[in-house]
Amino acid sequence: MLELRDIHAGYGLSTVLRGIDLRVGAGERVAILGRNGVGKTTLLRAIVGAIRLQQGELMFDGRTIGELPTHERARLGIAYVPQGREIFPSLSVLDNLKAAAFGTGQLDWKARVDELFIEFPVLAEKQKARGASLSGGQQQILALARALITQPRLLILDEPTEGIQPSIVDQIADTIRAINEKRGIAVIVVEQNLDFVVRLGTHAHIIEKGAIVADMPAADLLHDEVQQRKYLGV
Ligand SMILES: Nc1ncnc2c1ncn2[C@@H]1O[C@H](COP(=O)(O)OP(=O)(O)OP(=O)(O)O)[C@@H](O)[C@H]1O
Repeated sequence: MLELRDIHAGYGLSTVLRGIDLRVGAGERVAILGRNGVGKTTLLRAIVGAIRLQQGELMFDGRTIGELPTHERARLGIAYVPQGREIFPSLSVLDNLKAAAFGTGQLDWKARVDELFIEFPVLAEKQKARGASLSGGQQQILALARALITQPRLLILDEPTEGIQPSIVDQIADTIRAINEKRGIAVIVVEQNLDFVVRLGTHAHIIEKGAIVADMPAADLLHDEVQQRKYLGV
């Protein structure tokens, strides 16, 4: 479904990604791990089109998308929840969902919102509350629902556990896993929290010096302190 071949990207004249190769199949779940500053967020930005590729090929469903603007990639089915979630803090939960639906031209937004309210009852309860008044976990659920309203086929999440109470982290992992399993939406997640990644049940790809240097089931990494020190610096 998604294929990156020899991707180079960065900021201005600096190159952060130096030859990323990655394939994500339809309905697959993958995690991107690595030390701070190795380019995990930069990789997600390159996939969604927030930064330009310097070199390499990006394919989605067999089509080259590396030159397409972000909104066209979204229309093809790529949804992105950035680090910090970026919900609208002063808008209500309902208006946050509406804004996401209008942004991608979803005409049947009301039916979609009703479905999401059934799936995530906390959002129905809090539909009139301002985004800023939600807890970190509730904001993450809202961010997921905003992404789902566009009916994506690939969901890209940057550090979904950031700012979330440890007791809620498992719930967020289970929610993302259910989204993947029930809807068949492929998931790429960048995370620092290894327990979360293991709970999500993903394959882990490790980035170092702008390239993917290893991949393994995340559960294997959990019990391997040598690899954890080597790749994650923990
Ligand atoms: N907007 C930007 N302009 C210039 N350099 C940037 C910008 N954003 C990130 N960088 C640099 O690119 C490199 C990779 O950053 P990136 O945020 O992708 O790393 P990361 O692996 O996601 O790190 P973290 O785990 O800390 O979020 C870093 O050296 C960073 O300083």
